Amino acid sequence: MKSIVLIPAAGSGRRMGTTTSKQYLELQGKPLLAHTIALFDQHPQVEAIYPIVPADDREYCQREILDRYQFKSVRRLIAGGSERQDSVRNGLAALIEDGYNQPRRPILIHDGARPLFNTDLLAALLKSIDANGACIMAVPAKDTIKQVIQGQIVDSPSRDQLWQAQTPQGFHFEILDKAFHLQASDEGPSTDDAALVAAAGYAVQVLAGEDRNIKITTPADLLIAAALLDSYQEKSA
Ligand SMILES: Nc1ccn([C@@H]2O[C@H](COP(=O)(O)OP(=O)(O)OP(=O)(O)O)[C@@H](O)[C@H]2O)c(=O)n1
Ligand SMILES: C[C@](O)(CO)[C@H](O)COP(=O)(O)O
Repeated sequence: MKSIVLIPAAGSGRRMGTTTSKQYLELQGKPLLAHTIALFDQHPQVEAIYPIVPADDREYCQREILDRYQFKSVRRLIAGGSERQDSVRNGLAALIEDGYNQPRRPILIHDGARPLFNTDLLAALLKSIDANGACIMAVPAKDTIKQVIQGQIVDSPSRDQLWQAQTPQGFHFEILDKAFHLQASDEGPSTDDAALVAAAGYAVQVLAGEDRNIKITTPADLLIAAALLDSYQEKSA
C-alpha cells in the first residue's frame, strides 16, 4: 500500500523572526514549502500529499504554491491548528474523511520546514514502517547536550544514547490514530509525533538519516540550506 504524506507547515516561524512566514521564504527563488512538497510529489511510493497550512493562508497557498508549481500528488490543503500536534491531528481527520484510514496504511509526517530530506532513504523508512509499525529518521547527536534549568547545568547525559529526531516520521494509520486518541489531556503538546506514539506504549524504530536534513528554524539555517541545495544541484548537473 502506498504512503500518504502529511506536511505540517502551519507554524508562525517565531524563531526565524521574519515578517514573511518562514514556509514562504524563498530558497533559490522558490518558496521553502514548495521545495518540501516537491520532494514527495509523484514519488512512486507516495499516493497523496496533504500540506497543512495556517487557516488564513489557504487561498495564498493555493495560488502561490499549488497553482504555481502544479504538483500532481497534492490532494488538498488542510487548515492547521495552534500547536504542531493540532495541525497533525487536523491532517489525520482529513485522512479519515478521504478514506485513507486502512489500519496498516503508512502515514508519513514531514515538516514543511525540512526541504533537504534525501528521498533515496524513503524505501528503507517505509520498509521499517511496514515491519514495525513506527519508524522515524534521526541522526546521532554531535554536540554534548546539557539539561539547563535557570542558567545552570543540571544534567549532562551521555552522548552515546542521544539522537536528534528528524522527519519524516512514519506510522501505520491505526497506531498514529490511537496515539492521538490516547494523549492525556493534562500533557503539554509534544514537539514530535514519535513522542506521542511512544507515550501510547508503542516501540518506535529509529533509522539513521543524514545531517543535510536540517529544519529551517533560524536565519542561519536558511543560509546553510541555500549552500546545501547549491552543492547538491552542482553534483547532479
Ligand atoms: N501550529 C503549528 C506549529 C508548527 N507547525 C509546523 O511544524 C514544523 C516544525 O515546527 P517549527 O520548525 O518549530 O516551526 P514553527 O512553529 O513555525 O517555528 P517557531 O517554533 O520558531 O515558531 C514546521 O514545518 C511548522 O510549520 C504546524 O504545522 N503547526
Ligand atoms: C518533529 C521535529 O522536526 C523533530 O525534530 C521537531 O520536533 C519539530 O519542531 P520543533 O518545535 O522545532 O521541535
